Amino acid sequence: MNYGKKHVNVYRTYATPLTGLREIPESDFTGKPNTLLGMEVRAQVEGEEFLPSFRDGDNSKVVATDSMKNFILHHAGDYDGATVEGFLHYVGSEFLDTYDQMEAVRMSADELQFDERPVPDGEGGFEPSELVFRVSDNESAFGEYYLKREDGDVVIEDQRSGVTGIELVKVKDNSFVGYVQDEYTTLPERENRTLYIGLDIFWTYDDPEAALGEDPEEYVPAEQVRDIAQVVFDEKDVNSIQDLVYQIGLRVLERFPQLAEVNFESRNQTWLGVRKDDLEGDAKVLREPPRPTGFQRFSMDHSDLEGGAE
Ligand SMILES: O=c1[nH]c(=O)c2[nH]c(=O)[nH]c2[nH]1
Repeated sequence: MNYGKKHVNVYRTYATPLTGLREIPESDFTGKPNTLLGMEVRAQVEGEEFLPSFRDGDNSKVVATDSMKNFILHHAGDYDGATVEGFLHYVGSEFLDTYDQMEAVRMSADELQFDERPVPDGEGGFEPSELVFRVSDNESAFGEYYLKREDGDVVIEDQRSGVTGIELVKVKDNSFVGYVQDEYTTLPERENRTLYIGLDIFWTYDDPEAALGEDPEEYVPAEQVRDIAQVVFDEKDVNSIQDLVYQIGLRVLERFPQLAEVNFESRNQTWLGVRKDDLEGDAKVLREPPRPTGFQRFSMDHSDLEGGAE
């Protein structure tokens, strides 16, 4: 039994900058000013005291989901941290502290991304505008905290971070060969395909408090995980999306020993070849694939590193 509010879009300007992150070789992301922090938040609350609202039509303990929306918006003004996860933990804890009838809350959010835009710096170069941002529909950070009240204190039951909606195309140096050939097989083996993947990556920490970002050295930013995915895709000549996802997972675990687990959900959006043989070199003409869509899901932890890390 639970209820809540989703699609609570909240925009906070001049939030605390995210700084002090650990640098990794695959990424030039070292922090962000958080001049404009956008989130699409979801709040889900649980508690035995909500049973009468379902069973008897008794709303005396019901916090209206409209009020939850207002609560989330209000607290965005008081949040003094720098991460999506930190905000979720803060608002979730405030819910539990404010409403006794809430026994647990599951707070999650997708970051609404805004890109920096270069403007002339007055010395012949460019610098990021401090005022103007581009609305982005690229990949975005995801965060989730599941919090409970235990003996009057808020405790973390579960935590998850992620980056969702990554879409990458590699024009060549991908194969898909060696799969089962039987009476159902019509797909030709391809030594060199143009591979287009959709990818969501999720991770958990050994210490779920590390996701708050209060110790930036221990925080894993979505931007760095995204960058690892594209670098590994660039570097590796893979034989399938399965192979690619595994290689990305190894690199993520290698770079971030503070993580407990990495999860992948990938989609095959590979275009179909229309012209190739009469074009020069590696040139091709391609088109969108029809439905249905292939997908892969995979979880990894540090025990996977023992076999294969480079
Ligand atoms: O990377 C891939 N993995 C598969 O399992 C698969 N199956 C398929 O038809 N194409 C692909 N590509």
